[in-house]
Amino acid sequence: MMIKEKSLREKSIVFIGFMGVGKTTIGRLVAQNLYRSFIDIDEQIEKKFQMPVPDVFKLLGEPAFREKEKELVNKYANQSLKVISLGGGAFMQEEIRDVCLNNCTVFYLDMPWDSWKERIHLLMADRPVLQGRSLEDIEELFYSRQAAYASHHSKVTIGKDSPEEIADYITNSLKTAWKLYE
Ligand SMILES: Nc1ncnc2c1ncn2[C@@H]1O[C@H](COP(=O)(O)OP(=O)(O)O)[C@@H](O)[C@H]1O
Ligand SMILES: O=C(O)C1=C[C@@H](OP(=O)(O)O)[C@@H](O)[C@H](O)C1
Ligand SMILES: [Mg+2]
Repeated sequence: MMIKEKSLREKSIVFIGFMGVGKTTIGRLVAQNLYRSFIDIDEQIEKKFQMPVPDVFKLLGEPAFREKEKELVNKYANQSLKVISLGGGAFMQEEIRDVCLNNCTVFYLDMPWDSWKERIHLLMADRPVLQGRSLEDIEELFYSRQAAYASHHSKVTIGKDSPEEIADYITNSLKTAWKLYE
């Protein structure tokens, strides 16, 4: 039996990048722009465990969170025509990187450390990975994850633009790529 390879236009789009760069906010807007369903993996984990992410970490532990994260990314990255936002730690798992890079268009939302640290106050309350860490520790974590994010298909550097402006830019660049390559 011949298995037809997915066209670029059919592939799901996956957003990766460090906590707080805007994967959830921008992913949702890109999905609206493209009339696609939006899947936020953290939201799916919360639904499965019936509790918010910080409680999953506290009550079930990070390994249980990571296992469910892997299971759900495997499920959705194998589907077409979705927009999927991962959590910032997901790409540290090789199996997640492989399934996304082999089946989807992976967009890296990149942000320089100096801009990112201005956003930290928005994140502390519901990002368990940041809690109890000094700014120096967080900076080390930020840089230690860059190697995993280096595996992607497309990158946008996040500056001062609004989520809507960034989402429109991404939507237009996707549409241009679809026209160019098909
Ligand atoms: N382009 C942006 N400009 C200003 N604030 C933003 C932007 N994108 C996201 N935010 C804010 O930053 C925080 C983290 O955004 P979120 O989408 O949850 O990021 P992630 O999913 O990458 O962790 C939220 O409070 C969101 O409103
Ligand atoms: O970077 C991480 O390890 C995490 C990032 C979070 O998602 P966002 O990147 O959407 O904040 C969430 O998955 C969890 O708190 C762990
Ligand atoms: Mg998110």
